[in-house]
Amino acid sequence: MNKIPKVVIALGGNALQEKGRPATSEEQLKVVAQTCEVLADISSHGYEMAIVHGNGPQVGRILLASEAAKDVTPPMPFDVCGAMSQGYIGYHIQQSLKKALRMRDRDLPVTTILTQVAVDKDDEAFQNPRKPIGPFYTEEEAKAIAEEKGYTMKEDAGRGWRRVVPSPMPQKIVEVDTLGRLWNSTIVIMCGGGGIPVVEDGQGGYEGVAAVIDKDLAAEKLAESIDADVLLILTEVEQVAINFNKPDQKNLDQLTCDEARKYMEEGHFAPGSMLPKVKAAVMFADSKPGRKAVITSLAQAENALHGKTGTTIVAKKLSEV
Ligand SMILES: Nc1ncnc2c1ncn2[C@@H]1O[C@H](COP(=O)(O)OP(=O)(O)O)[C@@H](O)[C@H]1O
Ligand SMILES: NC(=O)OP(=O)(O)O
Repeated sequence: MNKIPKVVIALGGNALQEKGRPATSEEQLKVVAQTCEVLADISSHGYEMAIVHGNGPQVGRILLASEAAKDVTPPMPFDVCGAMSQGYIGYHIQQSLKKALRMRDRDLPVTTILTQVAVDKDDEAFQNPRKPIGPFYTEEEAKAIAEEKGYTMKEDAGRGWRRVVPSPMPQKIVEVDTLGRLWNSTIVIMCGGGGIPVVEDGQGGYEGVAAVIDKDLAAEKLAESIDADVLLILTEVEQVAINFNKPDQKNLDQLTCDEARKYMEEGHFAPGSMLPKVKAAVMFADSKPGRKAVITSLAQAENALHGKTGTTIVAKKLSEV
């Protein structure tokens, strides 16, 4: 009997919200419903899957709301805001995916696992905040916010200014065993927003820290931990490119890990956007023979899984194996 391929899918920002402005809950649900049509198709075509999603705009919004209400109710700590973002995004995906599956006569259970991801408390990221969250601002607005609130604000890949927070590397997914038990029977949404960042408390438990883990790197850690076959990273662009947005832009169909590392060193992938995706793809493709990572757009997800488009990252080209 053929083995059912296991795929971990990382959903980019455009799978949850339309570009440009913070979405209301109703607007997010509409976009998520369209995304879930794609996910249900992938499931119908015989893949077992786990879903990871981002939370940059959502966690930023929860933090802003919590701070704005500080005279009425005490602000929520950062890790709790991350947990809240996992909760409401997971809820939207659960509701929409279940419906999309039923429309295809598939009555699979769909569930969200609130996930803690352990990080190293000495990770250099705590001294060097780099992860953009929340809304976009003009340079002038950003400087005023930095002055008033003491936030670190940075330009985000040519798209505007945003608050940046520490983004440590994911080391261990605390709830991974639960996925191991559910994998064959249930579509699981986990590691949302990269997971709730926690550190060991020295007494056999964990405590939350103020950070946002990159969801593509958390998806990679998850894919390795549960021995997935494919890491599918869905974003806005159909393919990864070198010389991106320049007259000599070249889209890439296939990329070996060595080629990807060379292009990373040459600076082809923007930090905070494409760079973590390519990093995650290389880590996964390099972790065990036969594993591959695919980066493509939501609309082309199925075609890319079948090798018809997207950028596939492999340890070695077929001709070199
Ligand atoms: N070399 C590159 N090739 C393709 N896209 C790139 C490249 N460098 C930067 N990008 C940009 O990165 C974006 C993906 O990052 P981002 O929007 O932050 O991710 P997410 O989909 O996870 O929210 C693409 O839509 C594209 O605009
Ligand atoms: N946590 C995270 O990586 O979120 P975004 O994908 O929204 O940036």
